[in-house]
Amino acid sequence: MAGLLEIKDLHKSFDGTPVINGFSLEVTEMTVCCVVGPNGAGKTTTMDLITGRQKPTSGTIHFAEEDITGLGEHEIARRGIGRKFQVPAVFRELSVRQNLEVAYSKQTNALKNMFVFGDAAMKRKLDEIAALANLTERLEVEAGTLSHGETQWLEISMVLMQNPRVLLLDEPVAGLTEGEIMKTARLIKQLKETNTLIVVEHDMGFVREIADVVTVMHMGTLLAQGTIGEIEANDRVREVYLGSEEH
Ligand SMILES: Nc1ncnc2c1ncn2[C@@H]1O[C@H](COP(=O)(O)OP(=O)(O)OP(=O)(O)O)[C@@H](O)[C@H]1O
Repeated sequence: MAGLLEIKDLHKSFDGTPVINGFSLEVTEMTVCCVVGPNGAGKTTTMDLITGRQKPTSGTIHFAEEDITGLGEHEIARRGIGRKFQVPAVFRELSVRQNLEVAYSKQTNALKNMFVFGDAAMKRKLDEIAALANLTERLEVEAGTLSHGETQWLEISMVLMQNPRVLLLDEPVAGLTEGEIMKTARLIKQLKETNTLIVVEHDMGFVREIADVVTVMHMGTLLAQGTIGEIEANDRVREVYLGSEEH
Protein backbone atom coordinates (compact mmCIF):
# COMPACT_ATOMS: atom_id res chain seq x y z
CA MET A 1 0.00 0.00 0.00
CA ALA A 2 1.28 3.47 -0.87
CA GLY A 3 2.02 5.76 2.06
CA LEU A 4 -0.50 8.44 2.99
CA LEU A 5 2.38 10.90 2.90
CA GLU A 6 5.29 10.36 0.52
CA ILE A 7 8.33 12.60 0.51
CA LYS A 8 10.85 11.99 -2.27
CA ASP A 9 14.36 13.35 -2.61
CA LEU A 10 13.59 16.62 -0.86
CA HIS A 11 16.15 19.43 -0.97
CA LYS A 12 16.05 22.84 0.68
CA SER A 13 18.74 25.50 0.76
CA PHE A 14 18.70 28.81 2.61
CA ASP A 15 20.78 31.45 0.79
CA GLY A 16 22.64 28.72 -1.07
CA THR A 17 23.36 26.70 2.09
CA PRO A 18 21.83 23.21 1.86
CA VAL A 19 19.82 22.23 4.93
CA ILE A 20 17.75 19.34 3.55
CA ASN A 21 19.82 17.07 1.30
CA GLY A 22 17.77 14.46 -0.52
CA PHE A 23 15.44 13.43 2.29
CA SER A 24 12.80 10.77 1.55
CA LEU A 25 10.10 9.40 3.84
CA GLU A 26 6.93 7.36 3.48
CA VAL A 27 4.36 7.48 6.27
CA THR A 28 1.69 4.77 6.42
CA GLU A 29 -1.87 5.72 7.34
CA MET A 30 -2.83 5.40 11.02
CA THR A 31 0.67 4.97 12.33
CA VAL A 32 2.88 7.13 14.52
CA CYS A 33 6.14 8.16 12.88
CA CYS A 34 8.63 9.81 15.21
CA VAL A 35 11.30 12.03 13.69
CA VAL A 36 14.42 12.33 15.84
CA GLY A 37 17.96 13.59 15.34
CA PRO A 38 20.53 16.02 16.69
CA ASN A 39 19.93 19.79 16.83
CA GLY A 40 20.10 21.31 13.37
CA ALA A 41 19.44 17.97 11.60
CA GLY A 42 16.58 19.55 9.65
CA LYS A 43 13.52 18.17 11.49
CA THR A 44 11.66 21.46 11.86
CA THR A 45 12.54 22.50 8.31
CA THR A 46 11.10 19.20 7.05
CA MET A 47 7.84 19.91 8.93
CA ASP A 48 7.86 23.43 7.42
CA LEU A 49 8.22 21.90 3.94
CA ILE A 50 5.39 19.39 4.49
CA THR A 51 3.01 22.09 5.72
CA GLY A 52 3.90 24.66 3.05
CA ARG A 53 5.50 27.12 5.43
CA GLN A 54 8.66 26.77 3.34
CA LYS A 55 8.97 25.76 -0.33
CA PRO A 56 11.43 23.01 -1.27
CA THR A 57 14.31 23.76 -3.61
CA SER A 58 13.56 20.41 -5.32
CA GLY A 59 11.89 17.08 -4.62
CA THR A 60 8.24 16.11 -4.24
CA ILE A 61 5.65 15.67 -1.49
CA HIS A 62 2.51 13.62 -2.15
CA PHE A 63 -0.42 13.45 0.26
CA ALA A 64 -3.22 10.94 -0.35
CA GLU A 65 -1.71 10.36 -3.81
CA GLU A 66 -1.91 14.04 -4.77
CA ASP A 67 1.11 16.23 -5.41
CA ILE A 68 1.11 18.97 -2.78
CA THR A 69 4.68 20.17 -3.44
CA GLY A 70 4.87 23.95 -3.28
CA LEU A 71 1.20 24.52 -2.36
CA GLY A 72 0.43 27.29 0.13
CA GLU A 73 0.07 26.70 3.88
CA HIS A 74 -3.71 27.20 3.90
CA GLU A 75 -4.29 24.91 0.95
CA ILE A 76 -2.25 22.12 2.59
CA ALA A 77 -4.10 22.58 5.89
CA ARG A 78 -7.39 22.49 3.99
CA ARG A 79 -6.43 19.13 2.49
CA GLY A 80 -6.03 17.67 5.97
CA ILE A 81 -2.52 18.21 7.30
CA GLY A 82 -2.68 19.89 10.73
CA ARG A 83 0.23 21.06 12.83
CA LYS A 84 0.84 21.85 16.46
CA PHE A 85 3.83 24.12 16.95
CA GLN A 86 6.29 23.94 19.80
CA VAL A 87 5.42 27.41 21.12
CA PRO A 88 1.87 27.60 22.54
CA ALA A 89 -0.59 29.65 20.50
CA VAL A 90 -3.77 29.56 22.57
CA PHE A 91 -5.91 32.62 23.38
CA ARG A 92 -5.07 32.99 27.06
CA GLU A 93 -8.05 35.21 27.98
CA LEU A 94 -10.60 32.91 26.38
CA SER A 95 -11.93 29.79 28.07
CA VAL A 96 -10.77 26.36 26.94
CA ARG A 97 -14.19 25.84 25.35
CA GLN A 98 -13.98 29.14 23.46
CA ASN A 99 -10.51 28.25 22.18
CA LEU A 100 -11.90 24.99 20.80
CA GLU A 101 -14.85 26.79 19.23
CA VAL A 102 -12.55 29.29 17.53
CA ALA A 103 -10.43 26.42 16.19
CA TYR A 104 -13.55 24.69 14.85
CA SER A 105 -14.70 27.87 13.12
CA LYS A 106 -11.38 27.97 11.26
CA GLN A 107 -11.91 24.66 9.52
CA THR A 108 -12.80 25.07 5.88
CA ASN A 109 -16.22 23.50 6.06
CA ALA A 110 -17.16 25.09 9.38
CA LEU A 111 -19.89 27.32 8.01
CA LYS A 112 -21.33 24.59 5.83
CA ASN A 113 -21.19 22.12 8.73
CA MET A 114 -22.88 24.59 11.08
CA PHE A 115 -25.58 25.15 8.49
CA VAL A 116 -26.16 21.47 7.80
CA PHE A 117 -25.63 19.97 11.26
CA GLY A 118 -26.13 22.99 13.56
CA ASP A 119 -24.31 23.62 16.84
CA ALA A 120 -24.99 20.11 18.08
CA ALA A 121 -22.37 18.55 15.82
CA MET A 122 -19.73 20.99 17.01
CA LYS A 123 -20.66 20.43 20.64
CA ARG A 124 -20.47 16.67 20.23
CA LYS A 125 -17.06 16.93 18.63
CA LEU A 126 -15.85 19.39 21.26
CA ASP A 127 -16.94 17.11 24.13
CA GLU A 128 -15.37 14.09 22.48
CA ILE A 129 -12.02 15.82 21.95
CA ALA A 130 -12.01 17.39 25.43
CA ALA A 131 -12.56 13.94 26.95
CA LEU A 132 -9.72 12.44 24.91
CA ALA A 133 -7.37 15.25 25.95
CA ASN A 134 -8.20 15.21 29.70
CA LEU A 135 -9.80 18.65 29.46
CA THR A 136 -13.45 17.96 30.27
CA GLU A 137 -13.12 19.41 33.79
CA ARG A 138 -11.26 22.45 32.46
CA LEU A 139 -13.58 23.58 29.66
CA GLU A 140 -14.84 26.70 31.44
CA VAL A 141 -11.54 28.01 32.84
CA GLU A 142 -9.39 30.64 31.13
CA ALA A 143 -6.76 29.03 28.94
CA GLY A 144 -4.12 31.24 30.57
CA THR A 145 -4.60 29.38 33.87
CA LEU A 146 -3.84 25.92 32.43
CA SER A 147 -0.69 24.03 33.35
CA HIS A 148 1.97 23.64 30.66
CA GLY A 149 0.82 20.07 29.99
CA GLU A 150 -2.84 21.07 29.72
CA THR A 151 -1.88 23.88 27.34
CA GLN A 152 -0.16 21.35 25.09
CA TRP A 153 -3.29 19.14 25.13
CA LEU A 154 -5.48 22.14 24.36
CA GLU A 155 -3.31 22.95 21.36
CA ILE A 156 -3.51 19.38 20.09
CA SER A 157 -7.28 19.54 20.62
CA MET A 158 -7.50 22.78 18.65
CA VAL A 159 -5.82 21.11 15.69
CA LEU A 160 -8.18 18.12 16.07
CA MET A 161 -11.20 20.45 15.92
CA GLN A 162 -10.16 21.12 12.32
CA ASN A 163 -10.47 17.47 11.38
CA PRO A 164 -6.96 16.73 10.11
CA ARG A 165 -6.06 13.41 8.56
CA VAL A 166 -2.40 13.85 9.40
CA LEU A 167 -1.26 15.55 12.58
CA LEU A 168 2.25 16.99 12.90
CA LEU A 169 3.40 17.56 16.46
CA ASP A 170 6.56 19.58 17.23
CA GLU A 171 8.07 18.46 20.56
CA PRO A 172 4.74 17.83 22.34
CA VAL A 173 6.32 16.80 25.67
CA ALA A 174 9.14 19.34 26.03
CA GLY A 175 9.00 20.64 29.63
CA LEU A 176 6.21 18.28 30.75
CA THR A 177 6.22 16.26 33.99
CA GLU A 178 6.54 12.46 33.88
CA GLY A 179 2.81 12.11 34.60
CA GLU A 180 1.90 14.53 31.83
CA ILE A 181 4.22 12.72 29.41
CA MET A 182 2.46 9.41 30.10
CA LYS A 183 -0.96 11.06 29.59
CA THR A 184 0.25 12.56 26.31
CA ALA A 185 1.46 9.12 25.20
CA ARG A 186 -1.98 7.68 25.96
CA LEU A 187 -3.63 10.50 23.98
CA ILE A 188 -1.41 9.87 20.97
CA LYS A 189 -2.10 6.12 21.04
CA GLN A 190 -5.83 6.87 21.01
CA LEU A 191 -5.46 9.37 18.18
CA LYS A 192 -3.75 6.72 16.08
CA GLU A 193 -7.08 4.89 15.82
CA THR A 194 -8.33 7.68 13.54
CA ASN A 195 -5.30 9.79 12.54
CA THR A 196 -1.81 9.51 11.17
CA LEU A 197 0.80 11.22 13.33
CA ILE A 198 4.27 12.61 12.70
CA VAL A 199 5.97 13.59 15.93
CA VAL A 200 9.27 15.48 16.22
CA GLU A 201 10.65 14.70 19.66
CA HIS A 202 13.92 14.48 21.59
CA ASP A 203 12.54 12.51 24.57
CA MET A 204 13.45 8.92 23.68
CA GLY A 205 11.43 7.46 26.56
CA PHE A 206 8.33 9.05 25.04
CA VAL A 207 9.33 7.98 21.53
CA ARG A 208 9.65 4.41 22.82
CA GLU A 209 6.07 4.60 24.14
CA ILE A 210 4.40 5.91 21.00
CA ALA A 211 6.43 5.18 17.85
CA ASP A 212 5.55 2.60 15.23
CA VAL A 213 8.43 3.83 13.10
CA VAL A 214 11.38 5.99 14.11
CA THR A 215 13.06 8.14 11.46
CA VAL A 216 16.49 9.49 12.32
CA MET A 217 17.62 12.63 10.49
CA HIS A 218 21.20 13.80 10.32
CA MET A 219 22.50 16.72 8.26
CA GLY A 220 19.30 16.95 6.26
CA THR A 221 19.10 13.33 5.21
CA LEU A 222 17.67 10.07 6.47
CA LEU A 223 20.27 8.38 8.65
CA ALA A 224 18.16 5.39 9.65
CA GLN A 225 14.59 4.21 9.90
CA GLY A 226 13.03 1.32 11.79
CA THR A 227 11.44 0.23 15.03
CA ILE A 228 12.71 1.79 18.24
CA GLY A 229 14.64 -1.44 18.94
CA GLU A 230 16.36 -1.31 15.56
CA ILE A 231 17.19 2.38 16.00
CA GLU A 232 18.63 1.94 19.48
CA ALA A 233 20.80 -0.93 18.25
CA ASN A 234 22.09 1.01 15.23
CA ASP A 235 25.78 1.89 15.73
CA ARG A 236 25.69 4.91 13.45
CA VAL A 237 22.64 6.36 15.27
CA ARG A 238 24.33 5.80 18.62
CA GLU A 239 27.39 7.59 17.34
CA VAL A 240 25.69 10.73 15.95
CA TYR A 241 22.66 11.01 18.21
CA LEU A 242 21.86 8.65 21.05
CA GLY A 243 25.38 8.75 22.44
CA SER A 244 25.39 12.55 22.55
CA GLU A 245 25.02 14.63 25.72
CA GLU A 246 21.34 15.29 25.05
CA HIS A 247 20.70 11.69 26.04
N1 LIG B 1 14.79 30.25 7.76
C1 LIG B 1 16.05 29.81 7.82
N2 LIG B 1 17.08 30.50 7.29
C2 LIG B 1 18.34 30.05 7.34
N3 LIG B 1 18.71 28.89 7.94
C3 LIG B 1 17.74 28.17 8.51
C4 LIG B 1 16.37 28.57 8.47
N4 LIG B 1 15.63 27.61 9.12
C5 LIG B 1 16.50 26.68 9.52
N5 LIG B 1 17.77 26.99 9.16
C6 LIG B 1 18.97 26.18 9.42
O1 LIG B 1 18.71 24.87 9.00
C7 LIG B 1 19.33 23.91 9.84
C8 LIG B 1 18.30 22.91 10.31
O2 LIG B 1 17.43 23.53 11.25
P1 LIG B 1 16.14 22.83 11.84
O3 LIG B 1 15.51 23.83 12.77
O4 LIG B 1 15.32 22.28 10.75
O5 LIG B 1 16.79 21.66 12.68
P2 LIG B 1 16.13 20.73 13.78
O6 LIG B 1 16.53 19.33 13.46
O7 LIG B 1 14.67 21.00 13.86
O8 LIG B 1 16.85 21.20 15.11
P3 LIG B 1 16.29 21.29 16.65
O9 LIG B 1 16.28 19.90 17.18
O10 LIG B 1 17.33 22.13 17.29
O11 LIG B 1 14.96 21.96 16.59
C9 LIG B 1 19.99 24.69 10.96
O12 LIG B 1 21.36 24.81 10.66
C10 LIG B 1 19.30 26.03 10.91
O13 LIG B 1 20.15 27.06 11.33
